[in-house]
Amino acid sequence: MVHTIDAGLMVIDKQARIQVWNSFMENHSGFSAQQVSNKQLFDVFPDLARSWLERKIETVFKLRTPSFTTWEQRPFVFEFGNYRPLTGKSAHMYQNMTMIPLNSVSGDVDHLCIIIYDVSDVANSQLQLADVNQELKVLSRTDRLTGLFNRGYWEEQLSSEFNRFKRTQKTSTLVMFDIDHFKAVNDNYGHHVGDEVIKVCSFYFQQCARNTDVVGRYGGEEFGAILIDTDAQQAMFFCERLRKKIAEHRFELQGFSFNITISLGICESDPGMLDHTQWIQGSDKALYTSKESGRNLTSSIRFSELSLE
Ligand SMILES: Nc1nc2c(ncn2[C@@H]2O[C@H](COP(=O)(O)OP(=O)(O)OP(=O)(O)O)[C@@H](O)[C@H]2O)c(=O)[nH]1
Repeated sequence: MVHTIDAGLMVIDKQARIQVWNSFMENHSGFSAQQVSNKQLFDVFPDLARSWLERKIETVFKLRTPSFTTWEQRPFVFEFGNYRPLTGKSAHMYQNMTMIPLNSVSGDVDHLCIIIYDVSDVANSQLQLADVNQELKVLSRTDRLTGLFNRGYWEEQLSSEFNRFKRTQKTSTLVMFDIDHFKAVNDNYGHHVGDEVIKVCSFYFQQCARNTDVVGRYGGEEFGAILIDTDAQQAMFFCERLRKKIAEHRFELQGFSFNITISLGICESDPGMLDHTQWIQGSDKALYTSKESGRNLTSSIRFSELSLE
């Protein structure tokens, strides 16, 4: 039975010398039972995680209780190849391991049995599932046209940043921006060109922002950037750099050649704000001022000015 079970089975003594070595172990290690008999496990397999495994073995001998290790804790104990090409993209066999103390007739524990289970099928499907879940998570946060965060996720981030500000009082700034006369772009050049314009602008938004900033698509042609640990004055540099870059970009799309501009509104986080929606109101109001004042502009507003109105 020891030889026919579909698992690796070996018995070692207190010096980790191999006493039993079944067919599974022979097949996957390439060493016959005769070759390894009475040899020290770590001499036969110099690549084993020695200190980890020695600690485990010692504990089982000492406590006289079984121990179990899963592939999630350590993908494998023995570096065997994966012979299940249908389910596995990994080169090695994932393994669970059980160690069982063996009582001798005198009641002493002088040997232990190590069982290695090939769990590559389960591990690979769980890993694939985790990959798919991760992809879904990214997709659920991402705006399909631009690759920026979508409104739902972006607003969650804004809410978190607002709560962080309430705790730490470290100023961040919210910038809302909008493409000027975008309806005319669609009307004059078509929706496809409009989409391309949004994509190019989004590229610049992301390029001008820092890694820590959070840029999202708030609506059709309206965007938001949460500039972390940044005050309104510093945000003005970001906005003006972005505004100029876009104004200078010559769009050459589907035989049309044209320029576009954006308008921007800045509002710093403020202790008087009750929630993140008031922060959006502040930046939106500043954006409206830019539109009213002729577009292709950045305006900044303090929340205290807004609430006085
Ligand atoms: N091509 C394209 N157009 C969009 C998308 N989302 C929104 N729009 C269009 O964007 C236009 C927005 O128009 P308005 O809100 O009137 O604003 P505007 O023309 O940019 O004018 P101002 O903002 O006042 O400068 C509408 O025509 C929408 O159909 C999109 O994903 N792709």
